[in-house]
Amino acid sequence: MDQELQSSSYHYIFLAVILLLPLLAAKLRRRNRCTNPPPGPWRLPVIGSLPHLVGALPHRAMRDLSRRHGPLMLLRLGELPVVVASSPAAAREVMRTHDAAFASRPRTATLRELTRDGLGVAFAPHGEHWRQLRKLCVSELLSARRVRSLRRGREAEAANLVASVASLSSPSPAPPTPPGAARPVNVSALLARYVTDAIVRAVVGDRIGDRDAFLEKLDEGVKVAAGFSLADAFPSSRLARALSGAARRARAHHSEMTRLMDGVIEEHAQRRAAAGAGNDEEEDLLDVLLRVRKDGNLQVPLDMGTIRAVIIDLFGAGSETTATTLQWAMAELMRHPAALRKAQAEVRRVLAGEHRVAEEALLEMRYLKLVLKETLRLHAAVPLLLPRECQEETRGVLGRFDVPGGAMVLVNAWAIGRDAGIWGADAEEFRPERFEEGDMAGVDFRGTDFEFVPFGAGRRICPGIALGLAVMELGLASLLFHFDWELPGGAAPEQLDMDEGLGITARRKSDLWLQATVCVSVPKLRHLENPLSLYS
Ligand code: HEM
Repeated sequence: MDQELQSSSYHYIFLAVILLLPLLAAKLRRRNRCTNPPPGPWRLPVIGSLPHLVGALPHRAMRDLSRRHGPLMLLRLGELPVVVASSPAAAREVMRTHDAAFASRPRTATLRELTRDGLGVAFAPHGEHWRQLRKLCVSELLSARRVRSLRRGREAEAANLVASVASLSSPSPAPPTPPGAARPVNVSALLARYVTDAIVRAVVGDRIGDRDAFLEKLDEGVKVAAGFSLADAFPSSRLARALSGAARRARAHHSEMTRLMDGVIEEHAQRRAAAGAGNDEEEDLLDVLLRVRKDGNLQVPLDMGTIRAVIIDLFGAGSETTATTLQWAMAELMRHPAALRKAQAEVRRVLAGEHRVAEEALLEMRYLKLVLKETLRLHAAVPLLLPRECQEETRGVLGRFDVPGGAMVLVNAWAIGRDAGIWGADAEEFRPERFEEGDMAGVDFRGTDFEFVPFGAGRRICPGIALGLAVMELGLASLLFHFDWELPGGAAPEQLDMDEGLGITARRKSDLWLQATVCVSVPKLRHLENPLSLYS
């Protein structure tokens, strides 16, 4: 009997092992996952790779690390694995070969607070909500046709920009500027205001009442969204959540932004009611969103929380990036007088006999476009692109590496744009002509050439390229057409400070001050607001 029992027990154990074998094997496979993670620098317990990033701008520190550890590198920021792609081949893996696996965005504690009652496009996880809103952006809100239809507002803002420069730089009778000399103007501040006004006008059709408060909040929002907090690095730790003020700040920011946005939407409704129904050509982006909401033909609910979030995305993603690029373009031209003269000669030749820059003329400004292209190469405004998230473990990246599920994935567009192995020995030089000669002629930023990805690529590529370029080309052409430019106090070009400041965008560390002399007269505007308020 005992023997019988024993033999039947063995029988059952044997059966159980046979049945459980596939499960055990799967578990072992899971445990052995990421047998070949990308290489990376040494790490400390708890804080991981953070010491390698202290004291330098993240895109520069990551470029230096990738030179030692390779084009696909694994870092650990606290608990969070972070994979960084730093070569065209690695960028292609992330944004083309495995684009679907890496198409989501991380939902950090801070971002969850910022998007509490509505997700827009930029931070939405890969899924139906994002797909529908993205389609709306590409086909309706930011399409080439829509961007063209918003031309008049942009031209009005460009006219305001040149009128502000003329008014602020008119010779001062008082010291410290010598009598009769043009006063230096803060070109950074003027361009930032021009770009935000042009984007705000595209989105809501006009300036907004509480504009300065709104712009301040928007700037704060970009900083809060970009910040990497203690709670984001240690998502499983209650202590980190308690100690980190980021989520609290994000919550406060969210309530204030909601209040301001409701004011903007209300103002817009009143303007529309006063003007009567507009035609399609005059629709701004908020009109389009409200029309689509009314028609109800989007497959995800377009409630007011979502509309607010989309508008905030358009302001947030569009303003700082475009302004930063324009500021660098002006700075690079001041450092390279031959390129400045060439761009200026082209603009004045194309516009000979005109008194202002109309957008049609931009089509003929070939060199101006190269100047902006070269600026985007050297100064990718979002140097690490927007972070992506690896949705599930992905094997065989770059042929051999496993990227762990849940990892944050960054593409160092800034490092790729300056790589001497790709761009040649003069990779760090500003030379717009490189795009019309040799191997790099025709390399473009629209997501097919992985040597040059300032707007990203793949499913998440920036949908605002056409609007961004329109605003930049018009702004730059207007400054070059109306004014001659010099560095204040006769400083030499190589004295111009080109340092970058800290932030999600690679903005200039210090404001760009220049002296402008009117060359082609500037039309007087009846409604020019007090330009001095810029400096207050
Ligand atoms: C020089 C100007 C600009 C630059 C350099 C730029 C750059 C970028 C980059 C690098 C990304 C992330 C791409 C990725 O993850 O692969 C992005 C996303 C985005 N950009 Fe832009 N951008 C610019 C202008 C604009 C403008 C004018 C708008 C609209 C007003 C805009 C709207 C967006 C949106 C909505 C996203 C999120 C797309 C998504 O997640 O699906 N951008 N941009």
